[in-house]
Formats: sequence, C-alpha cells, structure tokens
Amino acid sequence: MRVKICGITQPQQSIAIASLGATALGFICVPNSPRYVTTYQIRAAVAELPANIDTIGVFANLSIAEISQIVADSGLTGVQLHGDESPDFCYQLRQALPNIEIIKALRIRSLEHLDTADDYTEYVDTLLLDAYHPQQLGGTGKTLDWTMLEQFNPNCPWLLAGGLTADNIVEALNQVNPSGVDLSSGVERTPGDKDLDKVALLFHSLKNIELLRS
Ligand SMILES: O=C(O)c1ccccc1NCC(=O)[C@H](O)[C@H](O)COP(=O)(O)O
Repeated sequence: MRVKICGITQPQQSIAIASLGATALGFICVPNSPRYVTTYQIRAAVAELPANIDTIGVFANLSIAEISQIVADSGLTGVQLHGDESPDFCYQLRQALPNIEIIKALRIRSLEHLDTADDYTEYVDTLLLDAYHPQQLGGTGKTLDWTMLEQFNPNCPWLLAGGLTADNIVEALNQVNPSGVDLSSGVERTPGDKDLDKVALLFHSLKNIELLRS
C-alpha cells in the first residue's frame, strides 16, 4: 500500500521516515501553513532521498507557471493540488508537466460533493480525499466520515487522508479500500516536526493489517 507522510520540514526526518516505510513524502508549498517549506529546503531534502521515494509538492490555488517553476527548481516527482483547482486546471497542468504525478485533493463536505471526484479522474493520476475544515485547507487532524467512502471506487488510484493515526488506521482500512493513505498531524509532535515513534507505530499497525489480510 502507498503511504504518504506529508508536511515534512526537516531533511533528516525525510530520510528516517522513508527508511521506516513511507513510499511518498509531501512538502507544503502553501505560504500560510506552519509546515511551509521553501524550494531550497525541498531541494535539500529531495537530494538525499532514494530515487524510489515519491516527492510531492502540495499547492493551493497557485498558477501553472508558479507550480512549474517550483517543480523545476526543487526536483519534485509530483504535485498535490489542495485548493479549488478545476478539472480544466488539472488538464492544463498535465500539458505543462507531462511527466509529473498530479494528485487532486478534494476536501469532502457531503456525499453529493464526493460525486465531483468523477470530473477529475480523466485529468489526474491520483485523487486524495481529505476532511473539510472551514478555516484550514489541510493538516487539520479532522477525520472524514468513512461510511461515506465505503462504496467509493473511482477510475483512478486514490489516497485516504484526514486525521489518520496509528490508532485509527486499522478501523479506517476496515471500512474503506483506498490505494494508499496520507498522514500529517497524526504523526507529529508539533506542526512540521514529525514524531518518528508515531511514524514507527503507524507502520507497525499497517504491517498487522497486511498480515491479517494475507
Ligand atoms: O498540512 C498543511 O499544513 C497543509 C496546508 C495547506 C494545504 C494542505 C496541507 N496539507 C495537506 C496534506 O496532504 C495533509 O497530509 C492532509 O491534509 C491530512 O492532514 P492530517 O489530517 O493532519 O493528517
């Protein structure tokens, strides 16, 4: 299963988290986030990581030119669009960055809102479903109503996000069947400072799920 740990701010933590089992790391390029990192910081972190780790920049409502510049300068392998980007924006971004993974995050408010996912699957590689918070775009620690997602089966891979922790990941994955999971505040001491013990506990829980399923 794909496991993305998001909101990395320290290069040495990215290496440790990758060694513990993460397949993707997320870097927040949203200036008002407490987890914001500069292009220079991302490049330093990416340079030290093994090539098989996906490195994802998280953006909200930036222009295609701004995203493309950050991707080119930092060596990211993917972008996560966490704002109000339309399907057409995703299509345009795909033309500009044909070899970069595009993840569209949807902050789900209701079952009707979930239907908008279908509008994106043609233009993105992956969807990410996050919890809705009226003031914050992401990293909120709020969980989604997993019962809404029991039948969710889009035409592309998808990641479950929103308030996941080592303690609730088993319950979440018993209810829904995503291609992967994304965590941030649930494996942190403070915003941007990951707690490696919590990350280790998370992979322990995920291993138990795999053992139960095999
Ligand atoms: O994490 C942030 O500070 C953030 C700020 C602005 C846009 C997106 C942001 N995070 C996006 C993520 O992918 C988080 O991992 C996701 O929201 C889940 O966070 P959490 O509920 O804390 O696990």
